[in-house]
Amino acid sequence: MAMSSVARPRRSSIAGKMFSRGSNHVGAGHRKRSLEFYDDDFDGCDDAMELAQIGAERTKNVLILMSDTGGGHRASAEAIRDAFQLEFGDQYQIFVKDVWKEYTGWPLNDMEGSYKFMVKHVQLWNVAFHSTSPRWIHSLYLAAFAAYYAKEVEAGLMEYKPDIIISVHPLMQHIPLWVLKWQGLQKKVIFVTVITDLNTCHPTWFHPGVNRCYCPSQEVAKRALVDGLEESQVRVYGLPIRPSFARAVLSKDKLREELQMDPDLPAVLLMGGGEGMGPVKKTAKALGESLFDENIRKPIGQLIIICGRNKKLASTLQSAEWKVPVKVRGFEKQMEKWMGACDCIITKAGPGTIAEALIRGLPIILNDYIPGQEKGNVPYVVGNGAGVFTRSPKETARIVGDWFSTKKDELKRMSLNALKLAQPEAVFHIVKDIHELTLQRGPLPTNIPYMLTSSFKGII
Ligand SMILES: CCCCCCCC/C=C\CCCCCCCC(=O)OC[C@H](CO[C@@H]1O[C@H](CO)[C@H](O)[C@H](O)[C@H]1O)OC(=O)CCCCCCC/C=C\CCCCCCCC
Ligand SMILES: O=c1ccn([C@@H]2O[C@H](COP(=O)(O)OP(=O)(O)O)[C@@H](O)[C@H]2O)c(=O)[nH]1
Repeated sequence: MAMSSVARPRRSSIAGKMFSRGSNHVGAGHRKRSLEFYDDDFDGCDDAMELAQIGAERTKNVLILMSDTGGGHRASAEAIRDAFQLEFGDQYQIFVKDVWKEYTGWPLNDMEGSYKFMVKHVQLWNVAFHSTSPRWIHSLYLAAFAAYYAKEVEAGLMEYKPDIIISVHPLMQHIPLWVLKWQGLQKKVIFVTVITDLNTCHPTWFHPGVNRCYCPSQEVAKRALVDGLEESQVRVYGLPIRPSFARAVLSKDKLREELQMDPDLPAVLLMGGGEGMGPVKKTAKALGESLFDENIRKPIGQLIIICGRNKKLASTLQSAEWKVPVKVRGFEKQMEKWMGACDCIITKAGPGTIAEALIRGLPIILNDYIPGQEKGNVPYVVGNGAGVFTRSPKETARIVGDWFSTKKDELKRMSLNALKLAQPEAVFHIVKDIHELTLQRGPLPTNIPYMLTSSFKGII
């Protein structure tokens, strides 16, 4: 049977001394737990850091680093988790975590809040995004945070003892890679990045120290190479989408029945990412008019509005009066069903929603984008003939009205183009490639020798 390996943390580390502070930080509780855990685990053992693999392969721990800045990072993280489970069952144990939120302090522990604030004041985000693009600028910021929160991040990593770390967030390469380096674990722990932006992504995604960088498109792969990654590190499979999208089988008719939609009227899905952002309210009102044919006094289409976590938007729209069939929903867990039941979609240029809509063959009207990382998604969709871009709610409503009446051919053509761009198997290719990487590494040690900061090698 597999034997436990032995290793002893060196308590009075240089980093420990350098960064020891009061315990009033977020995550102090976790940290304490982690340390106690390691105390038990390693008590009475000497310097032995080399580990033996005896007996059967043990379950490997996979830590997926994400943050709820938008809905896309979590969706991709969960897609990867589900694909690991479907492909490899118990061989991997997956943890989807925002380690920053759980273990560190301000500002890393509230990236959601800071991000929400900045995208509300969109010019602020624009400046933050572009001014931090040069490598020396973001490296400086991130190095400072890495140094300040080294022990906390270490504790976060220790709790899950990852054999593999997968980052699906632009700000989660540098700090964990530095911490691994300080721990001398760079060669033992596999670290991969899965980029969740389709085109104009921030350069913090690209770190030359990763084992793999999974790019969702050739455009992103080109940027990765320009930013110093080697071809051997880069793979292009597509953006990871929940397996339920790739595997969904129900017909549109059945879905409409299940979702209590009109069985015959063409349907448009209106949304704004996980947070219900963009001009959803005005667009809904305009659609309420354009989908009603005044001549025959009948609706020519139906409208599904998914508001995500934007409760205020949901309650405003729920209390409105409509001339056409409308369903207003909050955060939906089965997006594949709603997309499968509709004929086209209106959304801000979120990469997750776009990739999902392509799989369902939905022509896309992009009605907004966040400057920086979402800007390039517009030419990606429009240039490939899978949709159109307009910020005007009236124009959006007119286009949908045409698609449902006089321009059905255009809708069909765009739907076929969308399907050509779709990459439903991307998530499976990604997890299989990570599995291959672990096989190439050979048998994993029975336990990765995580320890308290034992050596503080080559700081930054
Ligand atoms: C002359 C220098 C002036 C510098 C002034 C700016 C100071 C720094 C302020 C803020 C940091 C801004 C970070 C920019 C890098 C962002 C990289 C990126 O692409 O982030 C995107 C994610 C959100 O994910 C996206 O969500 C979308 C949906 O909404 C969509 O799905 C998309 O596909 C996703 O990629 O953004 C973030 O996670 C932002 C987190 C904000 C962190 C705020 C930190 C708190 C503020 C102050 C501390 C500043 C130090 C930060 C160091 C970062 C260095 C790059
Ligand atoms: O009610 C909702 C609204 C959105 N989403 C998912 O949230 C993600 C949104 O990601 P995207 O990149 O489009 O935008 P973001 O929310 O990150 O801005 C997509 O996977 C959506 O399917 C969801 O599951 N339920």
